[in-house]
Amino acid sequence: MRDSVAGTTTGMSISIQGVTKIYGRDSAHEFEALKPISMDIKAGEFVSIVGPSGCGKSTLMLMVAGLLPMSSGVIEIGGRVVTKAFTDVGIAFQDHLLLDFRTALDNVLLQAEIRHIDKDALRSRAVDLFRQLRLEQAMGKYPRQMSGGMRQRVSLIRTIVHEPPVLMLDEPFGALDALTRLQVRSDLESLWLRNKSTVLFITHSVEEAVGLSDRIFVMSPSPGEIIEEITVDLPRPRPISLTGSAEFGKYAGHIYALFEKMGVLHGMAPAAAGSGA
Ligand SMILES: Nc1ncnc2c1ncn2[C@@H]1O[C@H](COP(=O)(O)OP(=O)(O)OP(=O)(O)O)[C@@H](O)[C@H]1O
Repeated sequence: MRDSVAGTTTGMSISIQGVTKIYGRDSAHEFEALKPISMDIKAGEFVSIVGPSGCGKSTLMLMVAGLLPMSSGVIEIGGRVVTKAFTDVGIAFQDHLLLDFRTALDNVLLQAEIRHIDKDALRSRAVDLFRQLRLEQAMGKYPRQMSGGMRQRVSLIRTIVHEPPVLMLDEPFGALDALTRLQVRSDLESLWLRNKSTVLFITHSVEEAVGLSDRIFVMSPSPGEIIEEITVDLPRPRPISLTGSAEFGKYAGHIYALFEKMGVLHGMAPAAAGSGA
């Protein structure tokens, strides 16, 4: 299939053409958040968007999900123009948003109630996913009885349990400690490899982008625009230990260099760098 990545996929292609966002248009507080953005994401592709805070990453994702009107441009998912909220999607944000009064399993099964999916079929998929992430012991627990990392991993299961063709993940690991973040990154890759949905992943973390993506779009500071598209040609699965390899480091180093060039990261002045004081 021309517009899908190699292998079996349940995903849909996403086409973003000349999409811009101006908040408060024609008001005294008009603010240009996004310059024209264009990208074609293949069905089953894992794509990350990295960029500095405030460059418009969440704005772009909300427009792709049909949750925020764009100022100009066209977005298509699976060849259909997005004109309203796109429901065939799993969305996850930094906040896990689990319901306090439901157990982990019941939080996941919420998808059956909202989407009118057969509950037994969903339950068996959910239990399978809890097992895959070695979280069986959390199924009967309430969110207050779980660690932050467990809650976020349960939230990830809820995001994907109904096997949506498109996943949109906005900094889903942002609130986690460094070690748990690594675990959830690895979980996400193994879950994605099961059915290869199309993933739009927003992150500040260069290592997460390189560790997970087929392609990375690097954005400029606000108003955001795409300054580089990088194809990550690393084998899968990508164990966390790969992060220390020279190959991985080349990709990460290149993105950090772009951030330095844009003034997002400031290096040490040559004199100070050499002083050793
Ligand atoms: N409803 C709004 N009205 C006006 N400006 C907004 C609105 N929502 C976002 N913005 C502004 O648009 C810009 C882009 O915001 P957005 O949240 O998309 O950035 P981001 O790249 O996701 O940031 P972060 O990485 O910090 O989450 C920011 O300057 C933000 O203040």
